[in-house]
Amino acid sequence: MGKKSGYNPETPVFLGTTNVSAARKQRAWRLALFIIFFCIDILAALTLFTTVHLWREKSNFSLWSSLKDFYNDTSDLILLSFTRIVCLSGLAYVGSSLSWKEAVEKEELKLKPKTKKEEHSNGKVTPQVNGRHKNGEANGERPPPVNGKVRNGEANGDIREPLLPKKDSKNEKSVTAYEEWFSGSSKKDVVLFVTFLVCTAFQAYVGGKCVSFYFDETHKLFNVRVEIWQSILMGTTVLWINAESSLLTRVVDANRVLGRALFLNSKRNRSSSQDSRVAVVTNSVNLASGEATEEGALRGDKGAKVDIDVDQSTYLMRAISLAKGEAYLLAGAFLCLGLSSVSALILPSYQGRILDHVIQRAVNLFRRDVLLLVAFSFLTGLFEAVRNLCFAVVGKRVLKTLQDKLFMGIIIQDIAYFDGTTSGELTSRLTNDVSSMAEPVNWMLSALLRNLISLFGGFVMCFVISWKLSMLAFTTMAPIMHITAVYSRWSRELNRKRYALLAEANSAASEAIGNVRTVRAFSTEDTELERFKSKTLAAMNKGVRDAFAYAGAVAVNDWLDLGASVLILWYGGVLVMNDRLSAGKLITFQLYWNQIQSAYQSIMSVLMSLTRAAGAAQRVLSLVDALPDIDRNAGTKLPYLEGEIKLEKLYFCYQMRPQHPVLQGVDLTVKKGDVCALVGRSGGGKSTIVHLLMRYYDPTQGRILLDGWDLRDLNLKSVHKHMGLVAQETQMFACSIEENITYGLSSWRREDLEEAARYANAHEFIIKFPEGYATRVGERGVRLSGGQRQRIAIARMLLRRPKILLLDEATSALDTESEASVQQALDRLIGEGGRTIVLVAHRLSTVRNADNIAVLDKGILVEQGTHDELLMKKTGVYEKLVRRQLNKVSNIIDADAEELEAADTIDALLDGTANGKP
Ligand SMILES: Nc1ncnc2c1ncn2[C@@H]1O[C@H](COP(=O)(O)OP(=O)(O)OP(=O)(O)O)[C@@H](O)[C@H]1O
Repeated sequence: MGKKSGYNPETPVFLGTTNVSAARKQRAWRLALFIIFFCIDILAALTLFTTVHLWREKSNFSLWSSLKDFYNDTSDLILLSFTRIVCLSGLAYVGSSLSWKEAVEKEELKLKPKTKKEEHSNGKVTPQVNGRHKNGEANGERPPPVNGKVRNGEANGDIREPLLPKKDSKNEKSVTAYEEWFSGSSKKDVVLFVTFLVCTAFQAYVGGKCVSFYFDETHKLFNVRVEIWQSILMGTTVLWINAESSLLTRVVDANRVLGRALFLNSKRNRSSSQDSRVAVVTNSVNLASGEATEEGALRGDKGAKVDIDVDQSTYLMRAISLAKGEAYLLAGAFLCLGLSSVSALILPSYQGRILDHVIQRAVNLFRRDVLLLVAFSFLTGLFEAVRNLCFAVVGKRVLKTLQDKLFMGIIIQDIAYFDGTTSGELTSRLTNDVSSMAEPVNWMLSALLRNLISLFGGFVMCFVISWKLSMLAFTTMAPIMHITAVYSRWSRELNRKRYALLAEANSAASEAIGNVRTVRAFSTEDTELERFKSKTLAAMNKGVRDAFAYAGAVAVNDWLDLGASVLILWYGGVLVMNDRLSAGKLITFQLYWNQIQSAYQSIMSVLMSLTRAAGAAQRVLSLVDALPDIDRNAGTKLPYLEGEIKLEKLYFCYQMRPQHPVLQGVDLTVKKGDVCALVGRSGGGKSTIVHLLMRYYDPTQGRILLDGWDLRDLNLKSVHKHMGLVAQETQMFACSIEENITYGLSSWRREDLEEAARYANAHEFIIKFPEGYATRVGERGVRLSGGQRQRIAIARMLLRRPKILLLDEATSALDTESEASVQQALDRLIGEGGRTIVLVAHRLSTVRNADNIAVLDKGILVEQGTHDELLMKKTGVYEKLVRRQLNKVSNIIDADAEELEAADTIDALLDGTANGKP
C-alpha cells in the first residue's frame, strides 16, 4: 500500500513546526551536497592542472594568452572550473537563502503567539468555543513582515514583528503588490535565469575551446590517448554544468515548494489565528475559527487534509507500481524494447558505411551491408510491433486498476468529504483525470526507455566518431534542457489548475442535468449554459496559454537544434576537407545526431505528458491515498445489539459551517425497545442526531453509546447490520424495484421481500406495474412518485429487520391515507417488540405514541417526556408546536369548508345554467 496522506486523529498535527524542522533537515542536506559538489569541482580543476601544467615549462605560461589561445592550453578550463565554483555556489546560495528566508519568515510569523491586543483588534472579545478563542483578527489573516515597518495600532508598546501596512493606502498597496511579486517566485526565477546564462556561456566557451584544442603529444601523461582523456574531461564538464544547474534549480525549487507549502498552510490556517500549530485539521479548530475550509479540498471527518505533491518522478514511480502486476508482459515488452533499440542503433552506422562503399566503389561490401541493413530494419520493425502490443495491453490494464482504486478511494471517504465536493467533480476525477493519468502509461515507459537507449547510444557513437564534433554539437544541449525544464515546471502547475477547472465544468454540467426539471421550471437553461461555458472557457484559456508556451519552448529548442546541425555541417565539412574525417562518417555522425535529437524530443514530449499526467495524478492519487478518518473496518464487531442508545453531552458542528454549532450538549437516553421521537423547529438538529447515530460524522465533543459501547470503538460495518435508516430524501438506484429493496443483501427470500413491501404499503402499487417488482425506477427513482419512493425505502429497511430503526421523516412524502397504513406497519413492527426506534417527525400523529419525545431547539435539548407530560407544561416548546399544528389543521379545515362552500355555489350556478336560469 502506498503512502497515506490520512490524518491520524490520535496525534495532533503541528504542520508548521513539522515543516520548519523538515525544512531545516533539507537545508542541512543541501549544504552537504554543496560541499560535495565543491570538493569534486576542486578535484576536477586540480586534475586538469596537474595533467597539463605540472609538465609544462613554467616560462611559457601566461594566463591571458592561454585564455585566447584556442589551440594549446587548458588553463582557461581551470579558470573556468574555479569561476564555476564561485558563480554557481554563490548563485545557489543566494537563490536558496532568498527562498529559505522567505519561507521561514512566513512560518515563524505564524508560529508567534498573538498578543492580547491583537485579539481585541476588531473591537470585540471573541467567544470561546471548545476552550479556544475565536479568531480575533479582522479577517483572520496575518500579513507578512516587511522592511521594519510597524503596523498601525502597534505603537502602544506592542512588541511584535514589523508587519505590512494596512491595505487601504493606495501607495502602500502598490508597494505591497511589488514586494509580493518580487519576494515571490520572481526573485528565484531571476537567480535561475542568471545561472542559466552563466552555464550557457561556460558551455559555449567549452565547446569552442574543445573543437580547436590541440594537445602537445610531448607532454603526454599516462599511456592513454589524449582525445579520449580530453573527451572524458570535456564530457564531464558538460554534464557537470548541467548537473549543477539542475541541482540549483532543485535547491531553489525545494525552497519554493517549501515556501509555497508553508504559504498555503498559512492560508489554510488563517482561520485558526492564535496558534497556527493546531490550525490544520480538527473540527474544534474549525469551530474556533468560524471559517469553513475551502470547497473541494480533500478532507476527512477530522478536518482538511493536505494533498500529496505529485511531481514527475513520483508519478513515474506510481505508474510503475501500478503496472507491477503485469510483470510478465512488461518483461517481454522490455526485452523487445532492448532488442529493437539496439538494432535501431546499428542502422545509421550501416547507412554511413554503405555511403563510403559507394564512394569507394566497393561492390561486394556494398551488397553485404545493404542486406544487413534490410535484416536489421526488419528485426527493428518486428520487435517494435511486439513491444507496442505488450505496452498497450499493460496500459489498458493499468487504466482499469486505477479506475477501480480511485472509485474505492472515493467511496470510502468520510461523509464530511462529500459535504465539501460535488458528484460532478468526482466523476471528472474518475473519467478525465484517470485517463489523463493512465494514458501516458500506454507508451510512456516504452518511449522513455527506447529513447533513453537511443540518446545514450547515439551519444556514445557520436563521441566515438568525433569527440570534437560532439563537443561542438553538445554546446546547445544545456540551454535546451534548461528551457524544457523551466517550461515543464510551469506547465505542470498550469495543467493542475486546468484539470480543476474542467472538474468544475463537469460539476456544473452534472448539477444542471441532475436538476433538469428545476432548470426547466425556472427557464434557467441560459444561466446554466453560461456557468458551464465560463468554466470551459477558463480551462481552454489555460490550455491555450500552455500551447503558446509550449510552442515558444519548442521554437527556441528547434532553433538551437538547427543551429547545432549547422555547426556540425560546418565543422564536419572542415574536417572532411582536411581529410581528418570521411564523408561517410560525417553522414553517420549526422544520422546519430538526428537520432539523439529525435530521442531527446521524444523524451521531452514524454516529460511534457508526464508533466500533464502528474497534474492529473495529483488529483487522483490524493484521493487514492487518503484514508478516511472514520475507519469502517476497525473496532469491535458486535454479533448482537440490544438496542440501547445513549447520547452524552453531544456537541457537533459541520465542517462546512464551523461557525454554526448544530448540537450543544445533548443528553438523551433511549432504552432498548423504546420509541423516541425527535421533534422541534426546522434546523434544530434532529436529522443531525440521526447522522451521528449512523456515524456519518463523529461528534465534536461528547459520545454516543450503543449498549454501553462508545460508537467510535465499534466496527461500523457490524453496527450498520443492526441498524435501518429511512432518510429524509429517499435514495434510489437506477435498477429494478426488487434490486432496490434487496439492496446490499446477499441472500433473501421472495416471501420476505413481498412481506416487507406489504408492511410498507408498497406491494399494491408495485404489482400494478406491468413488470411488477422488475420495474426499473430510473435514475434516483425519477420514474416513481415521492410517496412510492419512500415506501420502497421503508420496505428496504424493513426487510433487514434491524434492531435499531432510524426514521428521518419517513412518512413525510406520504398522503394521509398512505401514512396511516405505513404508520400501521410501523406500529406492527414496534408491537413485535425488541426494536429501538428513533424517529424524526413533524406530524403530531406520528409522534404522540412515542415512549419519549425529545424536543430540540437550536441544537439544545429543551424538553423531553411523553406526549401527555409535555402537554402538561403549558408554556413548553412542545405545547406550542402542538398548538401551532392544531391551528394549522383547523385552518385547513376552515379552508376546506370555504372551498366546499365555493364548490357548492359553483355547482348551484352550474345547475342553474343547466336549468336555463341566469
Ligand atoms: N452537511 C451539512 N453541512 C453544513 N451544515 C449542515 C449540513 N447539514 C445540515 N446542516 C445545518 O445544520 C443545522 C441542523 O440541520 P438538521 O438537518 O439536523 O436539522 P433538522 O432539525 O433535521 O431540520 P428539518 O426538520 O428541517 O429537517 C441546519 O442549520 C442545517 O443548515
